[in-house]
Amino acid sequence: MLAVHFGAGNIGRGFIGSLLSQSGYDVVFVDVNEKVVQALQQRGTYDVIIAGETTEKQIVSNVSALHSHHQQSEIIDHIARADLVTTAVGPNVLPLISQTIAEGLKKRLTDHPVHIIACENMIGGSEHLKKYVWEHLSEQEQASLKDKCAFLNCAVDRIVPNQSHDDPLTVVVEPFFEWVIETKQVIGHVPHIIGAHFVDDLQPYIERKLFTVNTGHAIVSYLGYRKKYETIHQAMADRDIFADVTNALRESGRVLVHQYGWDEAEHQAYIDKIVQRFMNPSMTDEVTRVARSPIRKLGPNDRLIRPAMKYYECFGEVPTSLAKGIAALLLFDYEGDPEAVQLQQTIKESGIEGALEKYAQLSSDHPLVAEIKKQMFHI
Ligand SMILES: NC(=O)C1=CN([C@@H]2O[C@H](COP(=O)(O)OP(=O)(O)OC[C@H]3O[C@@H](n4cnc5c(N)ncnc54)[C@H](O)[C@@H]3O)[C@@H](O)[C@H]2O)C=CC1
Ligand SMILES: O=P(O)(O)OC[C@H]1O[C@](O)(CO)[C@@H](O)[C@@H]1O
Repeated sequence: MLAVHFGAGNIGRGFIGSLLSQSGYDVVFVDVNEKVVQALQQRGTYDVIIAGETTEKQIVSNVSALHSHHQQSEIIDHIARADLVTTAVGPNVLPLISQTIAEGLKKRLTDHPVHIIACENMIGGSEHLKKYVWEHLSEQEQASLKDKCAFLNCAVDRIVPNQSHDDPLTVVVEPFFEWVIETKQVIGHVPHIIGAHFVDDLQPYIERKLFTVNTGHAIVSYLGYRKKYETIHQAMADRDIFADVTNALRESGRVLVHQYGWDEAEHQAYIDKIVQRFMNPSMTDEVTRVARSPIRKLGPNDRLIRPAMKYYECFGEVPTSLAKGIAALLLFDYEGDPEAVQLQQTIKESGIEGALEKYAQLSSDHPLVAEIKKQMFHI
């Protein structure tokens, strides 16, 4: 079995590549990072260190790599033969790899179906990728691929911080992982992936994950940045931040339980486990990594605005802790993050209302806006 995986970064090597290799695939990574590509080509193996109460080393083998820009024709040939194409490049990079995927699909020599799974932190990631790929195909090509290629939405959950080791391929990960894949679009059999959880309808799972893990993580990072903490672990040790995060997760949890009928006690246990994961003493995760790309994270369907809007829609009240998280995001002025710089520029030119209207599609008369502005004085 052959899998082509775009993005040999933290989640690519530390989660997806490792699971696919364990499942019996030959994994060909595609990346722009010369050093990582070369090391994978030379060695064909790397180490994943699982850091929990104890430390365990996993050796990932049967891997190789191609350079995303310099080895286009090889990538296309591999996609033409692949059983699986996966990505973990970040939502903003999906349009940039779509033409290569389209070229590979055009060359498929086999009737054997290929499943394509975008493993990004977003709702409908694979559907978005399909839209970009389809822009490079004629109607006829799209029709002929209908029975040969399926895009499966998924939710991926494993915390893999930025890190640097003497060995550029080694990656330290937390023990927990969850990869939930939607089966609706599957052609033939579901792909063989050990440890993946296949479900008919992904919506409850992706929302539960995005609006708990990612909502909570984002809020710790923005509040932590404000208080000059460097790591998530340090920020979680601050009693006020801990309280703000758990209150915000109670708010998003109330929406999730109301919308999807998750059992209340089970959902609370899910929250508690996530809070423990944020506090894992064996992981050093910088607040600026978790806070990265604040404009994307301020999107109407992303981890802060969507649960806050839903809360207001469902219960007719403004969620104050989620509003505080959004307020903290708006104060994120880290100069090393291009989106933070752009966001601060927009706020300077158009005010808080202007930025919320532009990036969150939140109109200035929405009661959430007044609460966000009020919360900015409490941070
Ligand atoms: N790190 C984590 O804990 C988790 C990350 N994710 C998601 O996974 C995705 C990737 O995140 P990370 O692995 O953390 O980021 P990362 O920055 O470590 O990895 C992204 C990789 O994509 C590569 N890349 C950039 N442009 C490319 C191109 N044109 N062609 C091929 N490769 C390209 C980069 O060189 C990098 O190696 C994001 O959508 C993130 O939200 C999801 C769950 C957990
Ligand atoms: O990867 P993103 O969407 O920028 O956000 C960072 C978040 O993603 C994760 O890397 C994994 O879910 C978390 O650590 C964090 O909540």
